[in-house]
Amino acid sequence: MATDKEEIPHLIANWWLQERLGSGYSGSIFRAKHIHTGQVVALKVQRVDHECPTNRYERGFYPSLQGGVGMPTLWASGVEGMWDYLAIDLLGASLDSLYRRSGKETMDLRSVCCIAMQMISRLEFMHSRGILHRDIQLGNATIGLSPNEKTIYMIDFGFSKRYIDSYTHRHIPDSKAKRDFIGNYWFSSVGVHCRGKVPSRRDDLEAVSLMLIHLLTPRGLSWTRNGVPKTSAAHEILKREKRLARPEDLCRGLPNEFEELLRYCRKLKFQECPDYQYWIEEFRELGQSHGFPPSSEFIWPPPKPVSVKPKSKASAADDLAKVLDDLGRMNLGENQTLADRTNVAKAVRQAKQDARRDSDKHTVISSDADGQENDDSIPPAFMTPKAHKLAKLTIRVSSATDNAALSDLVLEFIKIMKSNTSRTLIKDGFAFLDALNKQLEDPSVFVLPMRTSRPKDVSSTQTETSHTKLGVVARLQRDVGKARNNRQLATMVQDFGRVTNRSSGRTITKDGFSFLEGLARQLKALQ
Ligand SMILES: Nc1ncnc2c1ncn2[C@@H]1O[C@H](COP(=O)(O)OP(=O)(O)OP(=O)(O)O)[C@@H](O)[C@H]1O
Repeated sequence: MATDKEEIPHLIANWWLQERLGSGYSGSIFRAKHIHTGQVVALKVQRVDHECPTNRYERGFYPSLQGGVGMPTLWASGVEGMWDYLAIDLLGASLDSLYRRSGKETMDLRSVCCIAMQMISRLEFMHSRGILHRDIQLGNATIGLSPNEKTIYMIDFGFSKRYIDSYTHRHIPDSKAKRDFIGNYWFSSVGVHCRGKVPSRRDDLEAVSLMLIHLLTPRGLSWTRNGVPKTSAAHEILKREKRLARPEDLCRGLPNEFEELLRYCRKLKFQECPDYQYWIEEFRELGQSHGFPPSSEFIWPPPKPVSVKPKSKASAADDLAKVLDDLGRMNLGENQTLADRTNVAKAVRQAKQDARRDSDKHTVISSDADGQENDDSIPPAFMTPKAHKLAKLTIRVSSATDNAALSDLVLEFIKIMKSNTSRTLIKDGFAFLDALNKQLEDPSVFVLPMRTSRPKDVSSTQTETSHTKLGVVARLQRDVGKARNNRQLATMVQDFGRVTNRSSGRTITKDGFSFLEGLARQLKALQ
């Protein structure tokens, strides 16, 4: 298609073409004004004989999408002479241009959380209408014009497809045959882009997930850095890099939610409906845990961050010292679980030293934080509410003094994990199990609170399959009631943590919860 404005008439079907807003492979978009009504729209223009008649496809999807939040209204469409046109709502800048124009290496977390909430919600709507977008990218999401500038709109349905057959009302079938790729190089899912799979709802969500990670990664996802591949060899290299990129590497240093979402998408079955609301809430909570308001409104430019001095680590260390000191003085009776007080004193010293070293560091939070920075219950940077609760529980388990207390803490752990739809054992969950294991195994070992990272690549743990996991967890839940002492329970907790790993899946299964409940009961019985 010729995209040169000279070739396109100034007037198409009573729409007076003004400036060009953008152009793509198959056509151009202009700001246009209706010569009689004065209505201003975005006019998407394409030659009727274009080899890729996306306007024709796109026109077919608009009726099903009308009325949805963030879905542009189609005001008119048709063919005049050589030109196929769509008159749609005039919108604002695309996320791509906002991001580029900001000149920043990454987008701020607050904006990314809002984009996540809104984009997932757009997908939920489109999918509810039986339509896949199939070309999720920053250039295909725009903000609205005032008064809708806080709403993100989905545009460009030229690659969209119905995944619910309009006659049978059934999901389209999967196929093993490799397909030609439709989508975009940067964000199309690994399954669709690199493995030639049939796209379904999970792939739209994976594209959103990759887009979010891209926005938070300095210089973006690695395979986007060399521009669009110009040869098929370059494209093969890009696909390989994308296919081999592990979620934990892509999301290093980012809040857990991003890695969890990517893994979640990749685990979904072909026909499975994503739990959109769960993820919207996850990103809302992530934002809130950083002091941002719960709203998903996209405010651009982002509200200015303010530098605030967090509660000094020195005073946090003093609190810790006090707790540990009290513990040291505690009369533990016969059920001692903390015995080696020299370790306690050492840990207090270490915590104080760390605090002094870090005491003049600042954290940056949003100006909307309402001065909540002094509230102990606000999780530290990049910590979700779930992670925060688990971290607090880990501290408590480390200072529990008898089996009854440990039992209650296990019940609380179960509650936290069950209240969370993903039920995935994140690193803070592992830290809890580590601390519990230490408490049960050797009462004289002092457990450092807040141990938040689980060592990676330690042995066979990474290679247990999900099959092994199911077997081991079934055995654990069967045998936990027969354990005779804490040491046996410790081994069971260790086994449970060991088989719940990345290869086997970190989701706590039904049997897993039964085991934990049995553990809580047995701890009470062994008092
Ligand atoms: N309704 C609109 N209002 C304002 N600008 C728009 C609108 N629709 C599209 N644009 C601008 O035009 C650009 C191209 O739009 P769109 O992706 O719909 O066209 P396309 O021809 O399908 O492009 P591509 O081939 O790159 O997918 C967008 O990135 C956006 O900047």
